[in-house]
Amino acid sequence: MSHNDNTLNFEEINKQFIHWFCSNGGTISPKISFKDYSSENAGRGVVSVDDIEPFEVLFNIPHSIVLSEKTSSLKDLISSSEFEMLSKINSWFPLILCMMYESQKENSLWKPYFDILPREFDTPMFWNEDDLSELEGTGVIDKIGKADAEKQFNDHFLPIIQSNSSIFDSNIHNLELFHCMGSLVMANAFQDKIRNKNIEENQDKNEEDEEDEENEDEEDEKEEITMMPMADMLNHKTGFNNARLFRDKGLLEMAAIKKIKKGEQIYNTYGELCSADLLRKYGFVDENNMYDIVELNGQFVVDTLSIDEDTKNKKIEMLLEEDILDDIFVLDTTCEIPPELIITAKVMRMDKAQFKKLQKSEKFPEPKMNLDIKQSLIQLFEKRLAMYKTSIKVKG
Ligand SMILES: C[S@@+](CC[C@H](N)C(=O)[O-])C[C@H]1O[C@@H](n2cnc3c(N)ncnc32)[C@H](O)[C@@H]1O
Repeated sequence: MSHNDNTLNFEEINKQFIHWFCSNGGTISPKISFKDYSSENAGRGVVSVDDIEPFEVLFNIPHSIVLSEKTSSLKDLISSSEFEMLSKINSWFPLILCMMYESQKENSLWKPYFDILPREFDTPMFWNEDDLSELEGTGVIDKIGKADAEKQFNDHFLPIIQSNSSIFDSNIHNLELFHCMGSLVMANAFQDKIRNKNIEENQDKNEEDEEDEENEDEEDEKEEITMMPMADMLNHKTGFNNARLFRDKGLLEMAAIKKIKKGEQIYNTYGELCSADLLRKYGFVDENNMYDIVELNGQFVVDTLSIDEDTKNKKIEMLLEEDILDDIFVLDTTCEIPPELIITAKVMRMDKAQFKKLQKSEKFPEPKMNLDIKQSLIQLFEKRLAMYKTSIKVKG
């Protein structure tokens, strides 16, 4: 990613941003600082300049500088029906329109914030055909949605831009700016990720409790999509999350969730994301990602495993009815074969007589491996592997 720093250098942009942040009521711990991680292709990040204890506050964000459709001055300039229409199509669209407006407004409250945000991105949305072909087999290409984004801009944003010519200029508020602000929202926006720090601090809980509390918090919070200056300066590294955004007595605060030694990078978490989602939304992948997955298309699975054309469709019908066969089977890093995949393999590899028996009894086979299923699944995985254009070995 590259930043909008043709006139100002890294340090100067940081200084102006911090000045803006603090003069608007934000506070920043003297134990943290910005650091240029561009040599690691990670842009700007936050580093500890002193040892930090768990739950120490790293910074507070005043609500007044959180950018959303509620705080942007655009809400007073265009009709609420235009916002509502955008919101119905996609809940992220009103914020994207606000950002298109605020980023180009001469005296916007958020000017120093936009100055520190990147303007170029490494996400596949901006890759050329040659580079995209490297993603063959990953399933990412189908999810980029560049053509769809362009259609959404032309169908829904352009009419608002053109009918509000005193606010927007279609030469400036154009498709390129839409892609840029859309990418920023995708990579930087916060969506209902805030939790109550007191709950976390006061108990020694197991994973199950944690999930329950998350659900309770989600019920309390109204889902809102916002840009949080400073909170989005933190990078992510799967398995290394050491800070988190909390709402504490009405304050938004980023706090350490474990001990952070001087010199360590401070990481927020963007979620438990597989490589495909990290790449699509953020433009990077982590080498060791415990949340990585491989998707096996359901149609590909049944086509590969089927041994009898006459009964194939009936088998598929039965498997779908029982929710055993799905659009996608997911293999994760536990390396456990999903039971549904084993049952699907067993059914697809039944001969006519065996399938007749199944139809009569309606009793599906147990998801237990046998030699035949093992061999056919190995063949299936080899075929799936062959769909990738490159391998880790080839790339060295
Ligand atoms: C919320 S922003 C974090 C701040 C960002 N580094 C910056 O310079 O503004 C998210 C973006 O940071 C970059 N990023 C975050 N973690 C990264 C990592 N581990 N490796 C490479 N890039 C990373 C990606 O470009 C991602 O889209």
